[in-house]
Amino acid sequence: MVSVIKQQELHELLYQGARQADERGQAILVSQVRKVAPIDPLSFFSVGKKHFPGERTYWTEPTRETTLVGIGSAYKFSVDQEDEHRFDTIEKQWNALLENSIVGPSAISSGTGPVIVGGFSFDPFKANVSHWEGFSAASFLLPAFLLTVKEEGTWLTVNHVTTRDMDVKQTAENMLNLFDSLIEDCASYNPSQEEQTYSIMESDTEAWKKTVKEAARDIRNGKMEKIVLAREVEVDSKRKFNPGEILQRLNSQQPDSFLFAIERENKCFIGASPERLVKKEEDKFFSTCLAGSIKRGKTAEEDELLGEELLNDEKNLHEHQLVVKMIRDAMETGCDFIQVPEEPVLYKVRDIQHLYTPVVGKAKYGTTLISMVERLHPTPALGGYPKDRAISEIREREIMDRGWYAAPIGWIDSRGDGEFAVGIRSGLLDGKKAFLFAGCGIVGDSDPESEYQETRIKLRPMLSALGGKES
Ligand SMILES: C=C(O[C@H]1C=CC=C(C(=O)O)[C@@H]1O)C(=O)O
Repeated sequence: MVSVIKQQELHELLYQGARQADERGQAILVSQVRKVAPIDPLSFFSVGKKHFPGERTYWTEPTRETTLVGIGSAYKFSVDQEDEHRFDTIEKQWNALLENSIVGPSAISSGTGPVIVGGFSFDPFKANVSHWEGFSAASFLLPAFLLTVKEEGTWLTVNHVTTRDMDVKQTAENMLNLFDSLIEDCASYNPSQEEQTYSIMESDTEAWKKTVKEAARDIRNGKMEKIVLAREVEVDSKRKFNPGEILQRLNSQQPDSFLFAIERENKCFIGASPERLVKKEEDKFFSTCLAGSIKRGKTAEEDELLGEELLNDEKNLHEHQLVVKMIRDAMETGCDFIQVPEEPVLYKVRDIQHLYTPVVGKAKYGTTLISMVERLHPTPALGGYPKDRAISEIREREIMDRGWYAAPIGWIDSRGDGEFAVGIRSGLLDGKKAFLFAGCGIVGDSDPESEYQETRIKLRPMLSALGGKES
């Protein structure tokens, strides 16, 4: 098979990389990009398991205009828990690598060439429980092979960090062989959907409702204005969960959501989130306020009535307005001007509808995507209001460790463009176990039972994507 990556060109780039590594006395990133014939991103993710188990990433947004699939890892960036400068640390590490990089021709489209994909934990100061091991305060991979699928075309990038004494010829050959094998496997890949049977353990539901009741009382007493409280359910299955199969289902069942899958060794954080944290495209920032929820109707009429009810419900509007206020303030600190509609509209996904207000801003010179992620995380749709108070209250009140749930998950390219969603409607797969998460915004007049029912609706997307049925 003739490789779509030109052997001569890759060889030349690696050779330059090794020479510069020798001159500068440090490793040099080499990145080669090619526009190629269409490749199915879900198949690419699935076949990547053979050569790179535990090092795959998948990311796409609701319009499916940009899909990124990372296979293998050319470089790892990570920050330990309790690092209060984790956003800055990642940004510095990434810029340092880019300063020592050689990018071949054709890396002209955003999301191609050197791109890192990964995320942050919700709270770096919460004690980690064992099932989140491997998902640190911040962790990003520069994939060895990156597939970028956009409306305008499909690109493949190969990345390698060269050192002075590497065997250039052998490395180029190995990379191209792996690459050809991925493409060949993709062409013959048949997605399977094996039957799954599982049991769900919903422990401490009464304790969770009690926490909601106490939080609502404290809010009425002026301790804070809003807090998002989440809970975790454990799902045990007869056979190992397969991230590739689950992504296939999420892709067909949740067409209006971001989809993500981030593997760390034998675990995978996966989900279908309806909520963007922030996107940067050239000098524009885009964020969304998504908070306030009601179920979908069984008929079109009922659905419309429920939507009307939500648009006029004072408790939900208050919950939503706190999010708008905070996002507006945070965006203003990094933008020359911003646009925020006066009133929310509805955002409907398969199982639930939300109040939605998009926010657009023109970036001030020098405001980076990661600095905007830091300003926004967590918005009151995931944390509460005021922000710092809510984070410390969540740390104390929630029995679970959120890990990467409700935290920023996304990508950044070498131009500084990229996008982060918040990791909700998500779960952590760990062999035959899955831990699923759902939370609700609590205000003074929140009712514990209705909030509990809302978490059940928010668990549905992941439960149905796990496939099969409850035993
Ligand atoms: C925290 C979650 O949802 C947030 C996003 C949209 C609506 C929400 C709400 O109405 O409470 C939550 O703020 C979750 O799904 O786990």
